[in-house]
Amino acid sequence: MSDRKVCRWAALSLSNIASVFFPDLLGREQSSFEHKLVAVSSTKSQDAVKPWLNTQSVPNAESITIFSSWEQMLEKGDFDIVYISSPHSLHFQHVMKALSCNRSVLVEKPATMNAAQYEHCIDLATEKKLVLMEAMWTRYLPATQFLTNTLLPKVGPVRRVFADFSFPIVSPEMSHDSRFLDKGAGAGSLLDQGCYALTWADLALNSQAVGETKVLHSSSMSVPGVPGEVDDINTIILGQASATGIVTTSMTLPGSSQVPFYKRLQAKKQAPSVRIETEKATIAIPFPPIRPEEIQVTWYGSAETKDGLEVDEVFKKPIDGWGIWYQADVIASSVMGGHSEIIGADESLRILRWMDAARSLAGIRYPKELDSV
Ligand SMILES: NC(=O)C1=CN([C@@H]2O[C@H](COP(=O)(O)OP(=O)(O)OC[C@H]3O[C@@H](n4cnc5c(N)ncnc54)[C@H](OP(=O)(O)O)[C@@H]3O)[C@@H](O)[C@H]2O)C=CC1
Ligand SMILES: O=C1OC[C@@H](O)[C@H](O)[C@H]1O
Repeated sequence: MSDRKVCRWAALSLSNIASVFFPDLLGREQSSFEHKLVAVSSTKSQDAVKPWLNTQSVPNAESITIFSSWEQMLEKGDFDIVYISSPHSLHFQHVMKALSCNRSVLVEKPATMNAAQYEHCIDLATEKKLVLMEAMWTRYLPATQFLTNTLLPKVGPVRRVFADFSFPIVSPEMSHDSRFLDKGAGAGSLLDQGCYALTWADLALNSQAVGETKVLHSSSMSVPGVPGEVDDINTIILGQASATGIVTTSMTLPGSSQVPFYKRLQAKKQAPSVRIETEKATIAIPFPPIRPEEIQVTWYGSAETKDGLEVDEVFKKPIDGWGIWYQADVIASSVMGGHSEIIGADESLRILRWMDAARSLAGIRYPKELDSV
């Protein structure tokens, strides 16, 4: 019997990612907590929710409280943290309601549609002494922690970073009602994939306190043949005093869109998704940049090399499970420890502000109500 503290979760929407998150989290032996799913809210019918719980092989599914209204679950449910994985066009509304019901929140990425909305969420969470965290889960993986804590302090100033997150999500058969193509659901490669590529650029460019990093350029090409100018191939140039970042995304390139969606994340790609070039080394992060399990380093001009020639090194950082659970331990530790904090606030706001600037320069627009605060 585990003597770990129990952390009770509520799921606001039984989304695709919730069907990844909870099986990855529940019953995780390596976790510092015993995570339990105790409440769910869904627009699905009650008859559809129970099979969902069973297919996710959720333990004690019969004891889970099923709410047909997310508002009621937030008002009446008995849980420690709510995981919000509705379409990102609804995150602001759902997070603000959760906070006003004194709930601590893990909200899927991107936290909101723009920085102003998240600033409102942060203000309310702070006022109510709650815990709020954006589920940018990649930051909490072993490889990312190794990069941040061990590698970057050793490699000298970062001079240039290339960060890409592209893979063919959109196929000719995809319905235009899909959240990937429906502007009313916040569709677009920048908000969906760009937050990951920009996170890697942030990890590299802001690992050393060198002043503000600005968006200097942003251009975008839309998904062909889809109404509403859904952004697809995006190119963003970031600049700071002595370093630059080139960030790219696409949800149609490269590769075949024939295989099922999530299988494409397992595709082997020659080129790394991220390349960080510093004065002493080049660090490469392989595809998919959402969950790398190794970091490749080419050392040059430092103690690690023999007579100055480049020397390659690979650091294996295996992930236990899919890996989306690591962040859950971070927020659980804060909530169950009785703290109140906005975990990763600075980083989340930096990325959201970059995406705001990139949208403005590239002319990526959404229906007004999605951006309202
Ligand atoms: N961290 C990661 O690796 C990933 C994160 N994501 C993020 O998670 C979020 C969801 O993505 P994904 O799982 O693909 O989305 P899905 O389209 O699979 O699920 C979205 C869910 O939101 C709920 N929903 C839709 N409309 C409403 C509404 N009007 N009111 C209340 N609930 C609603 C529905 O849940 P129900 O049917 O139960 O009502 C729906 O299933 C996005 O923000 C995305 O960026 C997505 C994929 C991976
Ligand atoms: O967050 C994500 O991770 C990868 C894909 O599942 C999806 O495009 C994106 O939402």
